[in-house]
Amino acid sequence: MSLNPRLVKESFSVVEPQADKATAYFYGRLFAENPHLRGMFPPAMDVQRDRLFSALTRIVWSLDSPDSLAAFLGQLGRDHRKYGVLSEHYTAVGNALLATIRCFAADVWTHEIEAAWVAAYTAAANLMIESAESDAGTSPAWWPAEVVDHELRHPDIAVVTLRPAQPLPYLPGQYVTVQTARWPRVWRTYSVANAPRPDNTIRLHVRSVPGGWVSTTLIRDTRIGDTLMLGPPMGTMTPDEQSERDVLCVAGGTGLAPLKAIVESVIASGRRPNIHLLHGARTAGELYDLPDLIRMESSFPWLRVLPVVSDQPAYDGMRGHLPEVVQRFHRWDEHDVYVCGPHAMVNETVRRLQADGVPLARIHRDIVPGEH
Ligand SMILES: NC(=O)C1=CN([C@@H]2O[C@H](COP(=O)(O)OP(=O)(O)OC[C@H]3O[C@@H](n4cnc5c(N)ncnc54)[C@H](O)[C@@H]3O)[C@@H](O)[C@H]2O)C=CC1
Repeated sequence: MSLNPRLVKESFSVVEPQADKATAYFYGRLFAENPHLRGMFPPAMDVQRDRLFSALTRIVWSLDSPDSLAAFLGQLGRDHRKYGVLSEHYTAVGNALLATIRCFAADVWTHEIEAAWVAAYTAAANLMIESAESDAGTSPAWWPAEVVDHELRHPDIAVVTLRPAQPLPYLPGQYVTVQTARWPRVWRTYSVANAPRPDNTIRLHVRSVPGGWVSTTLIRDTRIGDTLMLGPPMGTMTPDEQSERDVLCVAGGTGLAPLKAIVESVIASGRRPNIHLLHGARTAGELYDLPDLIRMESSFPWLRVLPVVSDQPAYDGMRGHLPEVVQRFHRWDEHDVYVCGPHAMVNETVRRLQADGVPLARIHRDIVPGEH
């Protein structure tokens, strides 16, 4: 069986515009043929559907970049251990996936396309299974973590500090998934907002999202002493330790979390680059971490923190939309850049920086799935 990325991509592009229907069909088929698997998924499947399709999209479009694909599938395989996924489940998922693609790409379907999908899925599943198996020898499938601090910094934003029962090995900029006792099997992603600490505690920045079960629970119904569950660390937006360049961090709202971890780690590395950290919020009250950032700034003279407010005309400081403010403030074509926040803000910031000559290879961003 040989891989044929072109055939997989061409047929997938026929399915992509029908993503909602295709994922609903996929899960319908999976659960009809394997009713015992339903219990492994959360009661409401909306976020799960989006996740499946975004992971599939990422896999299909990276078929030509074996290294980054293998890294992504390795993380995905390790992460699936927390759901109790076993290697035999991959056959059930593969059958339902193939039936789905065949149904939604029926107009272009051929034996060659079928063979290309079978080969691609088999290779991807094998990578995930191997990574899960080798991880099982060294790491837990998930980490129980005690809430050791809970600060409501704004009616909709909390900073939660956790102490995992065992050290959680992560890199600055990575994210973890979180499950609360109140919502079994519902996992949501949050970036770790600090560089690794000697006491192993980690901080999360949580904003309540309308209808967001986990974020609302973490903000309103979580107390010191509660236990949460954490999945393994994931994500590729980590600092480039070899780089000698100055650093620009552009943070929108709680997208500050991973960038604060990155800034802390650059400071801890002993390097002395100039760091600009722009933190954008809609109102001054949502600059929820300003006192901490100002403390960091006063202890590291090479750091400059710039709060920016977009939706409060009376704000007595820098006002405007982050992408425009970033662009007019300075030229950044010699910097390493890290950007995190709402998708539209990130896309627009990256677009403007590129237009100003910052090479894409120096702009670091991550696609963090789910609500916050
Ligand atoms: N909590 C966490 O650990 C993490 C959160 N994120 C993401 O960060 C985002 C944070 O959202 P909020 O705090 O609600 O941010 P928000 O909606 O309050 O906006 C924050 C800033 O982004 C700007 N902005 C928003 N939409 C924009 C657009 N379309 N064009 C230009 N600028 C725009 C605003 O003007 C403001 O300066 C979420 O999308 C979340 O998924 C990402 C990684 C980690």
